[in-house]
Amino acid sequence: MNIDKQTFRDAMACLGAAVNIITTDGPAGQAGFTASAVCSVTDSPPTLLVCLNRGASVWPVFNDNRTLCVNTLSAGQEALSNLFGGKTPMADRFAAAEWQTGATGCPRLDDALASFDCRISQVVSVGTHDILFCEIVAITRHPVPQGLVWFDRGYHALMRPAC
Ligand SMILES: NC(=O)c1ccc[n+]([C@@H]2O[C@H](COP(=O)([O-])OP(=O)(O)OC[C@H]3O[C@@H](n4cnc5c(N)ncnc54)[C@H](O)[C@@H]3O)[C@@H](O)[C@H]2O)c1
Ligand SMILES: Cc1cc2c(cc1C)N(C[C@H](O)[C@H](O)[C@H](O)COP(=O)(O)O)c1[nH]c(=O)[nH]c(=O)c1N2
Repeated sequence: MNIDKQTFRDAMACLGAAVNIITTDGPAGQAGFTASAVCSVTDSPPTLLVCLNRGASVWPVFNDNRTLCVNTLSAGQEALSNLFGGKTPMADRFAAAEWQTGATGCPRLDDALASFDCRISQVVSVGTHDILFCEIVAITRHPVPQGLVWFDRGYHALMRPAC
């Protein structure tokens, strides 16, 4: 069965996923983009993965710096997600929020639901994307009451019952 791109994307739109802003800073400069293709890999050593399109303007910066911070967004941060997911100049993306410097030197979003400071430990290229395997060196969390999910090509707020 030959699956065309549109059929693949229409089906993938059924998989809800957290919305994250992935940032980096280092010798190649500062950059950030929005990613839903983020996944836990193993807890020993604590590792997650991020899929990055090699055609993205930010790709060379992440490829050179080899560090990144995964900032998981909460409800109310949809505009920031759109800014980092569009063709906005990099300085304008970062000017729209408050940041701290994380353990790896990457920008950490002040009020993210969770932030994972990482070193890229391995890169595997599959088709158009690089899978960045990221070893986590520091985690920061905030007790924000509502999470954010990308599902069916739109944002959805999720209530955290514990808050
Ligand atoms: N993994 C990704 O690269 C990825 C994921 C989500 C969204 N996006 C981009 O965000 C924009 C809006 O996406 P949308 O969800 O509204 O509609 P869409 O029809 O472009 O995508 C639907 C779903 O297909 C998958 N997808 C889309 N483009 C992909 C790609 N190039 N490689 C692998 N998977 C891909 C994602 O799961 C996405 O949620 C598009 O430009 C899309 O390319 C990219
Ligand atoms: C909700 C949502 C989710 C994703 C994206 C977009 C949006 C809106 N984009 C696309 C990515 O953010 C976009 O290409 C950036 O604008 C990259 O910008 P530059 O090409 O570097 O300017 C994206 N790109 C990618 O390589 N991996 C991903 O997982 C995602 N996920």
